[in-house]
Amino acid sequence: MADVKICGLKDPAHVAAAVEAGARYLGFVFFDRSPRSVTPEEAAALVAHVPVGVASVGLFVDPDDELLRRVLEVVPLDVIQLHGKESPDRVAEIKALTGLPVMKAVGIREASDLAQLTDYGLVADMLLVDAKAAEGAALPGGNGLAFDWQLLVGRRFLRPWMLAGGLTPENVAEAVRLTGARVVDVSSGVESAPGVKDVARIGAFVRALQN
Ligand SMILES: O=C(O)c1ccccc1NCC(=O)[C@H](O)[C@H](O)COP(=O)(O)O
Repeated sequence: MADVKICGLKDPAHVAAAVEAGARYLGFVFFDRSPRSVTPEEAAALVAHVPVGVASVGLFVDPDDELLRRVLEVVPLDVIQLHGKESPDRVAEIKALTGLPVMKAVGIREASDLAQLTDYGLVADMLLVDAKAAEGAALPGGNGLAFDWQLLVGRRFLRPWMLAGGLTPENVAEAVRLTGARVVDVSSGVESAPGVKDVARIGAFVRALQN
């Protein structure tokens, strides 16, 4: 079964539901403009309930050093997820600054976008293969937008990778079958409204991968 990351958690009950369902990665968003955004203090309280063996991932969008320091002072994150326009050099810098594994999100819409996975694979520890947000979208991710999974058929990457973008309990099994993803990441597909996770959909998402 593919491992699961549930992203954009804000509520202790949803952290518990994700852990109970079997998620191996939990994502906490540090981006003010997101409906899923948490403060460092809120995230610290949530991460306190995360058991050993489940990784806490901090999601940032073009963070400056000050934000990274402020969050890491209070939140014991295991992985940094970069979801902005960070260059490969900036990814390497953040890895050195934080001492943590860094996962770089790369937005895919067409075949030519795949080249970036090679560029970032040289510096990041993990890759998040996500849908490219529409021009002018308010958020660079978490939009419930899928891309053409056929683009990944037969591809290999330099680093471990997660598949993201528009995954739902209804389509995730097919996405894994086509792409061979070993880890899948979901946010809006397990919500009842933007920023509001749904316990039943979290359970259904994980169960969909068990059949
Ligand atoms: O979730 C957000 O609000 C968000 C804000 C800014 C950058 C990224 C964001 N989310 C990324 C994710 O939650 C996922 O890693 C990925 O994009 C999948 O999201 P979804 O299509 O909603 O499942």
